Amino acid sequence: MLFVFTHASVFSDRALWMPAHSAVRAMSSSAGPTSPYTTLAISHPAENITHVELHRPEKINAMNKAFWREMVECFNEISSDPDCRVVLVSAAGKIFTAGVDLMDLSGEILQPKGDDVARISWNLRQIIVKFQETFSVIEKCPKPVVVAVHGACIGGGVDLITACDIRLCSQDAWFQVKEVDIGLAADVGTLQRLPKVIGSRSLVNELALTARKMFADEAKSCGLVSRVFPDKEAMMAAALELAAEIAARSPVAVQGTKANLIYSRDHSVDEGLNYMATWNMSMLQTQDLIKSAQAAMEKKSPKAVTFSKL
Ligand SMILES: CC/C=C\C=C\CC(=O)SCCNC(=O)CCNC(=O)[C@H](O)C(C)(C)COP(=O)(O)OP(=O)(O)OC[C@H]1O[C@@H](n2cnc3c(N)ncnc32)[C@H](O)[C@@H]1OP(=O)(O)O
Repeated sequence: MLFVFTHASVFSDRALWMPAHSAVRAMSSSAGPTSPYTTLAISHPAENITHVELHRPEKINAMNKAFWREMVECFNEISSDPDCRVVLVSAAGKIFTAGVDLMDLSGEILQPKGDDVARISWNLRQIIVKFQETFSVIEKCPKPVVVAVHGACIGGGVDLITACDIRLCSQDAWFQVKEVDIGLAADVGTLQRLPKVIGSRSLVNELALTARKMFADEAKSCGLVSRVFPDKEAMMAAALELAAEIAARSPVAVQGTKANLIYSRDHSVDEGLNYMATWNMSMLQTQDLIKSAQAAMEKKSPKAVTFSKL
């Protein structure tokens, strides 16, 4: 395991026997970020589950320079961690996130360096691409990412959650594509991913062009989230259960499913089928298929099967 643990390592051992509700209480960490991060707390609430908690509550999880860098480091680490099969993202404090740290914007974004327009533009482009990577790493992560939102999810928060695979929220959640209010077109994923998440282009356009707040019930009815819970505690308990369901299944099957769902979202049915056939010509040779099929024949749960690490 590559993370340096503080409270998390104790937690992770205990989680194997802890009842779900105790694990959830422990997940709502009041402890600070986990080394080497200053804006993220990492823990392992149950076997094969990594919990990434946005953890800058005093600034209501505004995304500062460290955050943009740490998310990339964190998800790169998770991507190659064979002990992680599913990721749960949530936030500490009173809301999910206030979006980009507006104090930080005054630096490299508002005063980009360069000797002339071409060079300034080139530098700015590279900065934007780097910002985009902060959420693209979530989508590129081979393990499914479940996100649990409470309170406000503003600006960069919407960019973040649209890169996740499953979105849950509590009844007090609200979502705001806030960028037009601060004088910019959203540039780190919302305009590209939100239309693929929500069926109605008209609704996407309305949200992005007016920055109006969307509350939990509308978020559920339009498909931005799949479930709404009465409060954060209930949401985290359900999120952990959901993550455990995914973690119990063959990592070959789960990761193949994520990769092909994302590929097919961006390609024609024919291209998707072609990619799938090429994917499964190797993946069907896994032992996981034999073990899982045998368990199914014996009417056993996939949870009864032990899968090798991936
Ligand atoms: C290349 C660009 C990449 C990405 C771009 C993304 C675009 C965006 O994210 S646009 C969205 C920007 N965010 C906002 O406009 C939200 C601003 N904040 C608020 O409107 C409010 O804080 C609130 C979220 C409605 C919550 O209000 P309240 O509960 O009253 O808390 P506050 O007292 O206002 O905040 C507590 C504390 O946090 C600081 N803070 C809040 N938001 C930000 C922020 N976005 N950036 C930096 N700091 C923020 C606030 O100043 C307070 O700090 P104190 O030190 O306690 O005063």
